[in-house]
Amino acid sequence: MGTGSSINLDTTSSHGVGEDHAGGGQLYVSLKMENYSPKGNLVPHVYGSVPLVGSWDASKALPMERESTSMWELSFVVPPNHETLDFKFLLKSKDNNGPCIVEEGPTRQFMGGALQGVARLALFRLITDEVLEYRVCIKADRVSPFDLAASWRAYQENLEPSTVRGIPDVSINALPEGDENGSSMSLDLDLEQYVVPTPPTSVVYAANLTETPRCLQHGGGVTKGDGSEKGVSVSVDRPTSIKEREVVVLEKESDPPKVYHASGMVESKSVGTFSPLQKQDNQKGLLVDRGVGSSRLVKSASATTLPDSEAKNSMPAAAGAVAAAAVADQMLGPKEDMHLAIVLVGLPARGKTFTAAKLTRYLRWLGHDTKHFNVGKYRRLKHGANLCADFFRGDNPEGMEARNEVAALAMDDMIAWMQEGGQVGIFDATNSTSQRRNMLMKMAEGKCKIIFLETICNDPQIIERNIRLKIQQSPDYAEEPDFEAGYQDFKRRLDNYEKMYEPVNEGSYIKMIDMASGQGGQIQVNNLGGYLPGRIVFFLVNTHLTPRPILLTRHGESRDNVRGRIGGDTVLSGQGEVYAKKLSNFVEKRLKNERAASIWTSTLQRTILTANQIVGFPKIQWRALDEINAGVCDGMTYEEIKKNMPEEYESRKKDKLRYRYPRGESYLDVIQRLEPVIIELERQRAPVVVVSHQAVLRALYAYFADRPLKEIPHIEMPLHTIIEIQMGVTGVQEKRYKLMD
Ligand SMILES: Nc1ncnc2c1ncn2[C@@H]1O[C@H](COP(=O)(O)OP(=O)(O)O)[C@@H](O)[C@H]1O
Ligand SMILES: O=P(O)(O)OC[C@H]1O[C@@](CO)(OP(=O)(O)O)[C@@H](O)[C@@H]1O
Repeated sequence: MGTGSSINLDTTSSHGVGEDHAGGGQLYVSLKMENYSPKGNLVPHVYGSVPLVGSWDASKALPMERESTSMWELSFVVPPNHETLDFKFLLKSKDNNGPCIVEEGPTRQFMGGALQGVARLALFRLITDEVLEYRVCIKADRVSPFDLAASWRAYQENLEPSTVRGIPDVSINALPEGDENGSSMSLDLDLEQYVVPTPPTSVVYAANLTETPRCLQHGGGVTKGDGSEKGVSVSVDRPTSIKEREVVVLEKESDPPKVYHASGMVESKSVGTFSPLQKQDNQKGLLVDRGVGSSRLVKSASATTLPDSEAKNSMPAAAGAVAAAAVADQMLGPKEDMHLAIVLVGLPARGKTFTAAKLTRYLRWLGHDTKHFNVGKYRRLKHGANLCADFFRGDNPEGMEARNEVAALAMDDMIAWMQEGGQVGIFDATNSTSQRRNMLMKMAEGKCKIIFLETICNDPQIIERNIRLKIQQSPDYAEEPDFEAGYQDFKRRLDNYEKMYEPVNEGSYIKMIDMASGQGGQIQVNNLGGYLPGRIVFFLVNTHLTPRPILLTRHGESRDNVRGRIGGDTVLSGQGEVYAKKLSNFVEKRLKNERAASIWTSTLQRTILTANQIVGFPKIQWRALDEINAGVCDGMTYEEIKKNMPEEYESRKKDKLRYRYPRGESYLDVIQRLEPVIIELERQRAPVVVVSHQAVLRALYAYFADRPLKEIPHIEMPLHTIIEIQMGVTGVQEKRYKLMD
């Protein structure tokens, strides 16, 4: 990856207006209206010829939602049995009170997925004869779930077509005949009655979860403790649609960046571009992945250098790609590249701590020993949390010295931790001048490889929102009762930083530009190589802040669950079938306002049958979501394994994370194959319901809940319960619903 290569990410499945979309499957329609500011309670709506958009009944028209201040949006899926879709825009109140103004001109029409005609303006004639005119943008996207599936196949063989029962990989249940409006009308489910407490988790400002400064722990000038938290309340926007993104690759350090545009989403295919296997001439070296929590590769059982006892019970320390990269890199890479420092750069309130925390969570989950060092935490410990904006002035020599000092202390700690075996250190501070970055590079010389990760945001609205979040969340303002005073102080601090700011132009770097805008964004990559930087770039390209829920549930109880047999591919028990019905009602109610959600199952019957009754959303089968493969133990009870294979039973009990069933999988293997699922869950902007299995859901849940690897095999994952993960601008929150005992 990186040097010398160019990327064109124009792999989107989106098609512009007027293209031919003939060819089966459902149609994703995205409609936008620009510059509409509400007139009284009139909101733009869409109605048309299919039941989904009201069957020409204006009272059942679908309301458009405000996507940004001036843009209104509506997207929905037209089932495959509707070859023609006629529709119009109209203005009316959501509760059908008052006037209903249908747009002028002929009916708009999609035929076989292609838009007929090119009317880009919607004209509304008011009773007063005044004409309102708005630009509209209409896009249709044929069968994006197939593209989704195909893109994953391209780089990971986990998603294979299910040949077993003749069920296609992607399917959608139409609404039942004679019930074209869906049954939600008659559904009087109160979802709140099913809510059960979540395991103790709370929203904690990410910086508080970072490493506790070692060098300041024992009386090193500490003036004040850290860890204060404030409640967070934010408004949750509607998911926005996917916009433009660019990826830029610099050929040589001195070259100007090349920008490659991608209309629509950045597809997963882009991972191929960042091939970890290419070693370019001017690449500075490879990074070492030593696998899970181990300071070296654990040798195989046959290795003679291991003591007998160790050899006998040795289990792989890492699995799949992580292990392969570890071996290759350890043999090829220079010593200092065995440790990687990701050094954040950016003005305050640009998402540095947020990004650092998210990256830490991802890398740890993948099995890389990773720590997040937050210089702000060091500053607060050494100088207290109540420093005013003047402390951050560029012409305040004491302030400058104090800030450099705490940065150096944090860097010292990070390097010391790496020398004890730590692999990836994430160094979180503004690091906004080249002088500061030079200091860090000098300290890192011969000890670790530095990659700068700069977050740039040019959207004043996002900056404003971030500043407000900062005042609510940051321990710096925990003792400031007056929000306005805190706000003004933070703005002055920001001004001080802006005067001194020098964008990164040196060394290896990744620049994230406007990635939080919802309008796509740009990632620039310079002088980067190796397995881990490749993974990091790919992860960052796919993450975003669009709020949406992810619902995780095990399948309904299976016949094998009743018999206590593991694995297998049996159908549901009676109780399991009841759950399938309840789940479908739940999803119908919970996602009734969502038009682009999707349902993911494994390729095993028990999950497919559990999702079977959910109507109106595309269903995607992932082999990666299949249950842990119990190999020779598949179909046995735990008692039978204990009796007939006591050594296997004991080995698993000793180290359930690393234990691999003979001819089957370990939890580590499961985590490796789930990586594309995690990336896809990060990339999706619409809600997703994942119906899967105990071991797989433990691994997925651990990622979102930031649970350590060693706990994964022991996480409680009850049947007949839905875990709702809410992704949003403040991170991840959780809610649980227990539909039955
Ligand atoms: N790439 C990004 N650009 C802009 N804002 C972001 C980005 N990533 C996250 N955010 C938002 O920025 C808010 C403040 O982020 P924070 O990490 O505390 O800022 P910083 O560490 O830069 O001062 C987060 O709550 C999040 O909503
Ligand atoms: O790792 P442990 O705790 O054995 O849990 C995984 C097991 O859970 C089971 C049920 O016992 O999963 P599921 O029924 O959810 O598909 C087994 O099939 C699977 O082997």
